[in-house]
Amino acid sequence: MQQRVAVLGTGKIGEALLSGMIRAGWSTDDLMCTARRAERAEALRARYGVEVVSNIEAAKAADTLILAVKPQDMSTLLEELSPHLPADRLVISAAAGVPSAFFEERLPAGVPVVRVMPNTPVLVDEGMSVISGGSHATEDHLLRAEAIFKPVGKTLRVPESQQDAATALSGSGPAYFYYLVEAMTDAGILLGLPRDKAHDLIVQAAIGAAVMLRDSGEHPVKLREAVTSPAGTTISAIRELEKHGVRAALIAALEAARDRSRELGTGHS
Ligand SMILES: NC(=O)C1=CN([C@@H]2O[C@H](COP(=O)(O)OP(=O)(O)OC[C@H]3O[C@@H](n4cnc5c(N)ncnc54)[C@H](OP(=O)(O)O)[C@@H]3O)[C@@H](O)[C@H]2O)C=CC1
Ligand SMILES: O=C(O)[C@@H]1CCC=N1
Repeated sequence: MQQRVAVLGTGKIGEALLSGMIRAGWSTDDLMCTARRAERAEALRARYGVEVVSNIEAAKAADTLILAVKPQDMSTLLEELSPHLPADRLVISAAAGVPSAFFEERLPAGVPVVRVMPNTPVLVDEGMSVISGGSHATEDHLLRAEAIFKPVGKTLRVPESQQDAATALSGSGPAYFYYLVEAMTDAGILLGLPRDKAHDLIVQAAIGAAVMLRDSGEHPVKLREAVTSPAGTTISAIRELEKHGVRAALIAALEAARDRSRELGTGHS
């Protein structure tokens, strides 16, 4: 049976998922979404040709609900949904930090919950979606979640205890690479290149490096060594990265993201 899927809270990640499902061949008759502002609802209707309904209508009509509001808005959404949610619905949460138990405590008894941490490259079918089942989620529920997320990238199942770490690495991960590209483009300007050329050079270096990382099977140290000629340019740059503590900064940054995910899960705003 084809499931009907509703995206509740169609912001950046909700819209990315909705567009991915449409690209993957889901019929717009089997998809719906919700928005809390009329102009946003109109924009989504016009862009995707899907029904934009209320959260309560979505709870009644869809087999699977993807909750993609901010962690801080989740409690209000669950209060609205809970009285109207039949117990056979599958609830998928994309919210950072919020444990499946949080949903189970607020939804009708036995509702299966699957926690998924996607990332924005789902927009180009290169996403990573990290999946964990809550206490009522069966293999069938996990497969139903994977049927949604696999067409827009890779999926990985992890124990729920690893979700905060996965959020730090994978959910937030693309932002770190954009940040590096931004910083290295600035470096190109300092070195006298026009901005557009600096941007193109560093983006192509990123794409080439990413494809080699994915396809060569080599350890990143090996790949870096192959670029680093004796007494050459690369080692001069690496020495500066080490001197400025970039490795330690990255470790501390991801630890901070993991801690913030935990914090969001304990109801901090
Ligand atoms: N952005 C990312 O890369 C990722 C985000 N996530 C998770 O996804 C969730 C959303 O993040 P993101 O997309 O960045 O945030 P956005 O703010 O872009 O999206 C949230 C959307 O939910 C809407 N909303 C809030 N409350 C309701 C409600 N009661 N009913 C209907 N719609 C509602 C908001 O409406 P309005 O426009 O009016 O504010 C907004 O459009 C978060 O929980 C985040 O942790 C997970 C992985 C990656
Ligand atoms: O920054 C955030 O909180 C969300 C979760 C992962 C990526 N973006």
